[in-house]
Amino acid sequence: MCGIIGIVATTEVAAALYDGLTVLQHRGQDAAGIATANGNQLRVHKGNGLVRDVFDDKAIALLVGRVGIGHCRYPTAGSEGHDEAQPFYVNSPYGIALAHNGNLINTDALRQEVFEEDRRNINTESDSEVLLNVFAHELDRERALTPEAAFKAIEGLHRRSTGGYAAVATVLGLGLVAFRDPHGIRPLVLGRRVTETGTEYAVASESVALDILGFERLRDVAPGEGIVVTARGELHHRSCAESVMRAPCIFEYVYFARPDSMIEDISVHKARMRMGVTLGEKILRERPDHDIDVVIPIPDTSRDSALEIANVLDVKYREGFIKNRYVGRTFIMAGQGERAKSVKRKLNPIPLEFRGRVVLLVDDSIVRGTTSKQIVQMARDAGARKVYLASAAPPVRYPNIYGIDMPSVDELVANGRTEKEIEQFLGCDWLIYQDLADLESAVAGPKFPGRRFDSSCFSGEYVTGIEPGYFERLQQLRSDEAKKKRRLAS
Ligand SMILES: O=P(O)(O)OC[C@H]1O[C@H](OP(=O)(O)OP(=O)(O)O)[C@H](O)[C@@H]1O
Ligand SMILES: NC(=O)CC[C@H](N)C(=O)O
Ligand SMILES: [Mg+2]
Repeated sequence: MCGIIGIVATTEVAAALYDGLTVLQHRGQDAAGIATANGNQLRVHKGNGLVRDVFDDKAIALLVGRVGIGHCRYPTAGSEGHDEAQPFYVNSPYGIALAHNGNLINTDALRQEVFEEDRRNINTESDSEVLLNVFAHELDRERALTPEAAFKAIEGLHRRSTGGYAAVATVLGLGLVAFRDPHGIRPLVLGRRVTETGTEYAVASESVALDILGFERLRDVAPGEGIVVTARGELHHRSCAESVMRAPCIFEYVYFARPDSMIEDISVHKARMRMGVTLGEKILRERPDHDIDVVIPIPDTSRDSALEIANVLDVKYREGFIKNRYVGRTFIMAGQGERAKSVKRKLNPIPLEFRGRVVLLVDDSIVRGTTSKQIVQMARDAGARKVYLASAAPPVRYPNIYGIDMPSVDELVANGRTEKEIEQFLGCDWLIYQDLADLESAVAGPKFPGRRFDSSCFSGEYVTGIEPGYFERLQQLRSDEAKKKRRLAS
């Protein structure tokens, strides 16, 4: 997953983009970048690392302009290298920089089409560079540089692109452009700030970025919608897709997003609390006479659900693991070796919360099993009498192809295993998963009963459809093994 942000302000935007990226950091830790537009000049600064490592005061001072975009990256295509950090830039037409969250699934065909028919060069393996060139080509077909021309270009882009994509772009001479795929798989929210010098607009992956910058959250960008904010601060928007079918990614609510964000008018925090309630009720149904002494979350993301499970079970909730706040999220690290090493560096038990007790550990999800296998052992070493494990999401059995880097079924701990076999593999005394129907209704909540989500990594049903052979190609390109080989070769 990546974080994106775009702002049109009445004063310089670089510092605000930087601040916005720091609260989107949990969406991507590999690279960061900002592009600003100043008259007929685009300035771009990007590189590998965390937002705070990529920029210093001098870099921010050089990013002149009142229109700009920012990105923090968690790669799902190409390499982790500097060349594929975003925003990407093309000088024609006009000069465009673009930042993308998501993953295209027709990248190979599009890449060929862009080269052979649009006669444009793609210099990297990134799907986002392809997306930018499709947009640029479509914009080039229009006669004038107007908001309507940008909407027509987005229409053309939607016709040609398949997958998950939310994107922000600066177009020199026009302003800020933003759009979201026709299924609304990846999130994007629109905000407004009224200042003494005029009205300003921002779009961002998560509303938390708007909050900290003092923008009021107006609404989500609709699936298939295009947004243009001109450099003078006029907002234009219209639907740019022939047909739309709202199916936001459920994994945003499970793991990715910050709990203090609102996505599609649903509070992530509340969704996670409701996940805890439904899972707690399932535990009670399956073991009405359970012997659980204490519920312990595996920090950070599972905390909201774990607290509600404890409430439903009417047992104590304890913070039994202390998290090293200087270690990032392990799931979005690039290689399995690094992920596995980081769990121990990241989480350390407080033995007195475990000694002699039957503990229920709670995680938001179990994907590769990297975290839970080690944590179960840590709980035992800390003296737990029995270790149970509950997952607020169902077993992840299928690849995610819309912007979360879990492309290879072989790496998923639930692949080819029954729940009993997973329990044995993780070494716990009891393993319990949320049911998918419960997860979906917990996220939809009372406001949107029956809402549809992209739950493909749990169900194997992909809202965009899949070309034959796609998964095999993906596995070859993006398995941990393939990535390791690429890193060694570069
Ligand atoms: O089964 P796995 O492959 O280990 O993946 C799942 C784990 O990874 C994530 O934690 P992460 O450390 O990334 O972030 P968090 O601090 O937000 O929980 C997630 O919250 C689970 O704990
Ligand atoms: N996680 C994402 O949103 C990734 C964006 C894009 N596919 C990349 O790899 O850079
Ligand atoms: Mg976690």
